[in-house]
Amino acid sequence: MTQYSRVSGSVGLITLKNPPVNQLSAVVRHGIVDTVQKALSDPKVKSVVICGQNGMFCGGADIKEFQTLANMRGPPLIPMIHSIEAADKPVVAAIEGGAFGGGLELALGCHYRIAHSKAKVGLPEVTLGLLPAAGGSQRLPRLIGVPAALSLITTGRHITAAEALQLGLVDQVADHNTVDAAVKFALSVAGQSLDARRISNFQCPPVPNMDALFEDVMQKVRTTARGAIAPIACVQAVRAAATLPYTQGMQREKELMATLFTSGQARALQYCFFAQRVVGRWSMPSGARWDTSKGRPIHKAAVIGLGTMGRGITVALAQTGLSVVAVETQEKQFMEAKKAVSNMLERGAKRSGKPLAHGKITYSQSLQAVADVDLVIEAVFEDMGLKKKVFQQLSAVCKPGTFLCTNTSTLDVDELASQTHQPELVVGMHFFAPAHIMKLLEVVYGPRSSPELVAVVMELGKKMGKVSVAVGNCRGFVGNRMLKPYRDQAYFLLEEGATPQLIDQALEEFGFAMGAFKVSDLSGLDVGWKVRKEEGLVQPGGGSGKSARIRNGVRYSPLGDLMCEQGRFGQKTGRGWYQYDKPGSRDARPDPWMHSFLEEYRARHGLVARRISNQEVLERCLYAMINEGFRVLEDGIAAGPEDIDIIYVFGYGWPRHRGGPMFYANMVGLEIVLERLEHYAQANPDMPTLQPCSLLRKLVASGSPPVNKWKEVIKNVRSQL
Ligand SMILES: CCCCCCCCCCCCC[C@H](O)CC(=O)SCCNC(=O)CCNC(=O)[C@H](O)C(C)(C)COP(=O)(O)OP(=O)(O)OC[C@H]1O[C@@H](n2cnc3c(N)ncnc32)[C@H](O)[C@@H]1OP(=O)(O)O
Ligand SMILES: NC(=O)c1ccc[n+]([C@@H]2O[C@H](COP(=O)([O-])OP(=O)(O)OC[C@H]3O[C@@H](n4cnc5c(N)ncnc54)[C@H](O)[C@@H]3O)[C@@H](O)[C@H]2O)c1
Repeated sequence: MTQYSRVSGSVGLITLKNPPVNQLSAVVRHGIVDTVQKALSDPKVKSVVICGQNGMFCGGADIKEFQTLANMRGPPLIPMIHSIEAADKPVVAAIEGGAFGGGLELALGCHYRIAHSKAKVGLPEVTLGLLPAAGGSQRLPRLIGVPAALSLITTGRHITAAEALQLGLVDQVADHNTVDAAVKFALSVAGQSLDARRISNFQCPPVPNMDALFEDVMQKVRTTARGAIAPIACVQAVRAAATLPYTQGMQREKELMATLFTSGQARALQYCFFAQRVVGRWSMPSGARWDTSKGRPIHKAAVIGLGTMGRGITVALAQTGLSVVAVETQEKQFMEAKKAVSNMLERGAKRSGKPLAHGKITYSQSLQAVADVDLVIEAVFEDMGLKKKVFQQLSAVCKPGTFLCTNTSTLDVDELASQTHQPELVVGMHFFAPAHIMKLLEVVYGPRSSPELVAVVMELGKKMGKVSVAVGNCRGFVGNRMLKPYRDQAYFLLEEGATPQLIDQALEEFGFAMGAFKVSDLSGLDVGWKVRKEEGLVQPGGGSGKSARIRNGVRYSPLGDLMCEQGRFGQKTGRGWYQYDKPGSRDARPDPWMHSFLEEYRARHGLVARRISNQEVLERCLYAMINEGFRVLEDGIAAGPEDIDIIYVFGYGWPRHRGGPMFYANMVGLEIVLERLEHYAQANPDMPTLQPCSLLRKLVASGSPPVNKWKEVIKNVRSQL
């Protein structure tokens, strides 16, 4: 909807009204067309202001309308914006809150733009698998120049009003009432010529060596896109703006959009947009929910253990403005941590332009220092005995009602809770390394965890800029539990004839930031080795005879154990699945040693190497992971497929343009995933993780409903358990 009124005698004021973000749904487009017409035909109106209600100009096209073309009735955006630009009375956009996508394109069709100092603007279509196709790709480069437009359009980043003013994207920044400022401005420009204000008439400012610039940008975009097509189309559209007359550029924009609009990538990215919001509306099996559970404020927090994770967590907490008590018992670590935290904070302040959060942190070598904090995050070694002791101490030292959280990546949160006087005040806060940078936070509730605590931690995650996902307690929670069968398949494929490079290449071509073996080298092979030793799975020399590759009746690959026996821990030792120039170096190169190592191993176990195709790598690794994802859903550990997908996109480098593992399964076709799992399970009866789980079978039997309908089938499956 839109509202129209005449203000200050001669200014037509059009207000967009469409909660939550004044998105340009069909009804709004109708309203704009009608009210613009009204203003232009009223002789008393000399100029026009367009603004949005509730402190938000416009969040762009209504993304929900994109689900089907049939939804897209109503006046199209492009002619609507053209008619505003062609108006013979000045039209001023009053931008409060933000102008994004189609919202900014609407503002670019206006003759002037005034933004509030706290407003942000951007063309984020690329993040939805699209390009700015209501003239944005053609008008923005004409207004602010090709390099700046490329930077905004290919990344989709939001910029501040100050940056927009500097770029010439807005004409004025207002500190107080933006609509009042825009009305005043509109009065002052009434009657003036608009010839120099219609951006579609502009030429792009000349760029020296244009071809080289576009080649360079295209090269960079291809590298970072990891197979996403929208960023490439964005470069092509801007190139059209730079090289073609406006009308032909618009035609090119339309053609490129037609390709993107119906693509699977656009569907996946738009699914991710909504999934990210769905996971914020968490629920627990007890029925407790985000909208009925209230947290309480946290003023002071503590971190126990200042190793890799504790340092990052301390920084993330301090950056929210909280007071933090940071505890480390080992002298050397204590001194190093202080320095490292201070460096990280300085770098963060430089990056964000925000003031340093140094003063908020106090360091201690004694647990007694946490007596008066509201919330503790434990990040000591992954050792159940040690963690139990720490939780007993915390329970004795902390004031009653203190929330106790653990950053364990695999251990039983409920077992830790049972060490305390108030087990309902214990949850897992599973951060990812580096904890001050990585966006994901798995919030792990146990059967006794209070909804109040989950609400507190979800809110704290948000303040730290994390995407928080509430999940149930089981070994590895959601992310690491699903990673295990994926990694196992990668090892089995090595035994059967693949190389680390072959497997990683297939996974990276699929879009993963790094293949399984590069990730393993980065995080350190010794981490998993230690866990497997504690579980009694490791045998010296990998074991011998038929049982060497079997543990607890299922297939086991001792390859990782053998690598560790040789001191090949990955990047930290300069040798792992790849070789590195020196310990700590990141440039992975294939190691000829690996060839003889694998040949010897296969000979010892009577294995004959065969050719492994990329298809087999993807199917075995990804479908094993997806199958475990169905088990996670069946067990009620994740509330829905969106939770799993967001965990994988934000925590495990899953390519966002493929929507997450469960969305991907839906795109491939559940019946195909089921058929391929059955095929591989039959060929490998010693790999139970390849046996299709009953929820997958049930979904296929229910006609493979789309991913947003799975919850209904899951509810039925759970009620039968
Ligand atoms: C053969 C076929 C040929 C077909 C050719 C078709 C041609 C079609 C021509 C189309 C022309 C293209 C026009 C344009 O270029 C395309 C676009 O504009 S795409 C949209 C671009 N905009 C965005 O990406 C902005 C998205 N929103 C945000 O980033 C944020 O919401 C915000 C605006 C910064 C506000 O952030 P917050 O305050 O944190 O709020 P939330 O994010 O939590 O959102 C609140 C609520 O609003 C919902 N929502 C937000 N934006 C939109 C939107 N644009 N459309 C619909 N709904 C939106 C969001 O989902 C939340 O609701 P909830 O999900 O929680 O219910
Ligand atoms: N490293 C990762 O990538 C990662 C990712 C997610 C979660 N985690 C989890 O985070 C936790 C910490 O892992 P890390 O990699 O930071 O370990 P780390 O070995 O780097 O650091 C652990 C720190 O805890 C300190 N410590 C031990 N006992 C202590 C005590 N009683 N009081 C105070 N400090 C004590 C140690 O001195 C050490 O500095 C583990 O549970 C791990 O599973 C690690």
